[in-house]
Amino acid sequence: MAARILNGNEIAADLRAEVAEGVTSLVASGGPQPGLAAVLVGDDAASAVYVRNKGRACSEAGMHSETFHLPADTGQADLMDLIAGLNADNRFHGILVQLPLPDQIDEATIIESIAPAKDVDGLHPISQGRMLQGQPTFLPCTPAGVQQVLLRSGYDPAGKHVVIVGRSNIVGKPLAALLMQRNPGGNATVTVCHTRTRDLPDITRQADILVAAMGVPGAVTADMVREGAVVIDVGINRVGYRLVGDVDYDAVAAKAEAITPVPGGIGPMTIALLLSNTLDAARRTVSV
Ligand SMILES: Nc1nc2c(c(=O)[nH]1)N[C@@H](CN(C=O)c1ccc(C(=O)N[C@@H](CCC(=O)O)C(=O)O)cc1)CN2
Repeated sequence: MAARILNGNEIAADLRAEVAEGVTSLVASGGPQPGLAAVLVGDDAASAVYVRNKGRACSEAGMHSETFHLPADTGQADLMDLIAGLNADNRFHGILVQLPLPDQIDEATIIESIAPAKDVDGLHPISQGRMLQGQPTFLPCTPAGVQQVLLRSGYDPAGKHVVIVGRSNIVGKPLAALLMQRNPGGNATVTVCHTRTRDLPDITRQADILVAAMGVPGAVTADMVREGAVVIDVGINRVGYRLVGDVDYDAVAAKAEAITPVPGGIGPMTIALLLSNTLDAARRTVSV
């Protein structure tokens, strides 16, 4: 039977509509208009598209946003000065620094320089530590997007074996923490695999929910997937003019119960969750 396609564009549109309603009621009750500062360093074409899409999504949700575009040879100190200014600027409830950054800049130091109260990307060590402990915080956008696609499609991870292939700081590691939490949307049994994992197909075939997040086009092949598994493809790879995921889509879709496509799967969720976090950041400035 053909797999059910989990349409990230539709789910993200629902979530963005909910965020827009939240913005309207926050402003109607005398709260601030949520504001997002997006920082883009350099001329990476894909990053420029993502930042532009984030700005557009903000204005569609009734939020204020500004993009701060710095040249590719910007030094670490100048970027940190900009972030210090944004940390202190009340118009912005959220700050995101688009990744990857040019080589001369240390990403970890930059992420740590963002005020945790404005860390709407959920990448600051304080946000990630709080998430690890199951405390309320900003959840990282792509992992939270994966969780929302599962929950909103009727696939509660509780009690399921989730196998994540990939251990990046932005997806694999935080997703594992999120799905194993003793919280609604968590309670999964999680296995994280990576390049040093032996007998990878033996492990991925044990997955009820298989998440591909290694950044290698078509790396998850049909022999790695159990009949009836739910397959989430986080990969976004450009191959020539095409955008492909980490999953060999057609062959895997023939075995899976459900699958996310690329494009139109997890990518749009990342932006929707960023808006949701920015709304939460603005709400927090009035509710404490
Ligand atoms: N600071 C951050 N940097 C990066 C993040 C992040 O969450 N925070 N994630 C990725 C890039 N990213 C958001 O920034 C992102 C990637 C892809 C999409 C998306 O909607 N993709 C579409 C296809 C778009 C296209 O045609 O290129 C899809 O999959 O359907 C949104 C956001 C790395 N950097």
